[in-house]
Amino acid sequence: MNGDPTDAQDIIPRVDKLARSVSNSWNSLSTSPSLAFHPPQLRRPSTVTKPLKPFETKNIKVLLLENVNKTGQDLLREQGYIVEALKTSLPEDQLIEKIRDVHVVGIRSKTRLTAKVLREARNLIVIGAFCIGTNQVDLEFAAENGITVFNSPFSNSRSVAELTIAEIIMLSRQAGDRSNELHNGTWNKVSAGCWEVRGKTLGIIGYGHIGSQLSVLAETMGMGVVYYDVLTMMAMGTARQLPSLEKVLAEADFITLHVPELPETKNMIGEKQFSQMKDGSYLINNSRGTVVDIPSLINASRSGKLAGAALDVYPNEPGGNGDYFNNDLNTWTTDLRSLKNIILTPHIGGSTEEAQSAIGAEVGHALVSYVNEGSTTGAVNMPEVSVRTTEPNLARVLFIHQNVPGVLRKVNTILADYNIERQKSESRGKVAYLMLEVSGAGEQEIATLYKELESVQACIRTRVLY
Ligand SMILES: NC(=O)C1=CN([C@@H]2O[C@H](COP(=O)(O)OP(=O)(O)OC[C@H]3O[C@@H](n4cnc5c(N)ncnc54)[C@H](O)[C@@H]3O)[C@@H](O)[C@H]2O)C=CC1
Ligand SMILES: O=C(O)C(=O)COP(=O)(O)O
Repeated sequence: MNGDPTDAQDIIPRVDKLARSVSNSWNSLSTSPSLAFHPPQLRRPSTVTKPLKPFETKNIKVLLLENVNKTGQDLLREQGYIVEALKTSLPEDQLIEKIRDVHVVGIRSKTRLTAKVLREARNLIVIGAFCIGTNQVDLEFAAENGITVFNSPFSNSRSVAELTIAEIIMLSRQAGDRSNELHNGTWNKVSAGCWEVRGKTLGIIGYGHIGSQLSVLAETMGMGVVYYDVLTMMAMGTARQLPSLEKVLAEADFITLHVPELPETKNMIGEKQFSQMKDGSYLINNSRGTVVDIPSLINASRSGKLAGAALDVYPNEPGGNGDYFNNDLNTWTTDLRSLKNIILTPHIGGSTEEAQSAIGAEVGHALVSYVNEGSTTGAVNMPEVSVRTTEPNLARVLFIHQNVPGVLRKVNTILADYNIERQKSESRGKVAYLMLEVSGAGEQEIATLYKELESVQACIRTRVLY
């Protein structure tokens, strides 16, 4: 939940209501006249590379926002899905209008899929976050309404680590300012306050995929590395994990942040933390804009406590390229832009050809395999379930339900007369996912089965593929 205290209280009735309407939309999709009956030869082939029925792929509507890479777009188009791809994110009112109609939505870090937006997304079954962070999606609300979310957990980690290395050197040499001056026609050759990075200490906050990769790169340049993480993480090379944020701030010449956006990481670096840093140290934030309190950073820069900073992310970011970065977005923007030795980049940490294409492939494949087969392998908010089919002519039941006692008994009663070939079930928090395959069921039986499963009280969403 995104901090809305009322969400938890009324979730069950709302889930039920939304479940009904969403299931109905799939029901109408799966029983529309042209799709109702498939002659045997058109039934699901023995390999799962082709989509399972009952839907026609050309009925699957996909909305991609924020310039999702072509590799990802092509994968979805190759399936025959109807894909609309926009280069920017959308303001909330326009997003709500668009999202009502689609089964699949693809976003990056900007688009906020809040409970308010998702409540309107009556047909939506899956979200692809074509990035690492998933803080922009209300994951819990999505799961409790049967909407699966996928991301790409490390395809752009190297790109972020490389940008961070570049920034460490650029800041240390004040190279951003020198470049700006020369762009403006001023020659200003200085060595005062410019340093080599060799022998300096890098402090990494959040030693996950990006932090640990960065650790290796920094050591190869002769830097010492200390880090802080809430978990005990294996040290790369000769890096040392320190027991507190404070200890890392006190020891490092450069601090770089690689934590997710969480309530605990909001304003993690503020007035107090700047005062704990060494005089003349540097701060890099390529994680999320909420992690640093910017007014405190502005004070630390003006007082000389900070020798420089690099920021790639901001609490409020423009919706698309060409949009202005000004005080309409964040009240302190003008002050920030006026500071010395502050590198400002427009959230490009993961923006390389390599990363975007790898993300497109990874998330694109995950979306296709969820839509066509129901597989939740790699999902960030759903229990992970997949089954591998070898025989043709099986019906696959996908049943997302509230994780409450007695549901499997009810489902098994409904299935009592079918031959169940395989069955898998997993739960995660309030939601459980059951996937099973039955043999020998004809069209009419499948339609009846679908209706009976849908009428189970705890059903959030069901699909039957055959
Ligand atoms: N600027 C950009 O374009 C990009 C930004 N990012 C951001 O970077 C973040 C980190 O990415 P990864 O390294 O892939 O994530 P990760 O999940 O692999 O690592 C994050 C680490 O932070 C630690 N952590 C969590 N809360 C903490 C706390 N309060 N104090 C200290 N450590 C804490 C976790 O234990 C974990 O080890 C992402 O969540 C995303 O927001 C990611 C990719 C691109
Ligand atoms: O992967 C992430 O979490 C990022 O922040 C990168 O976001 P983007 O895909 O560039 O909007």
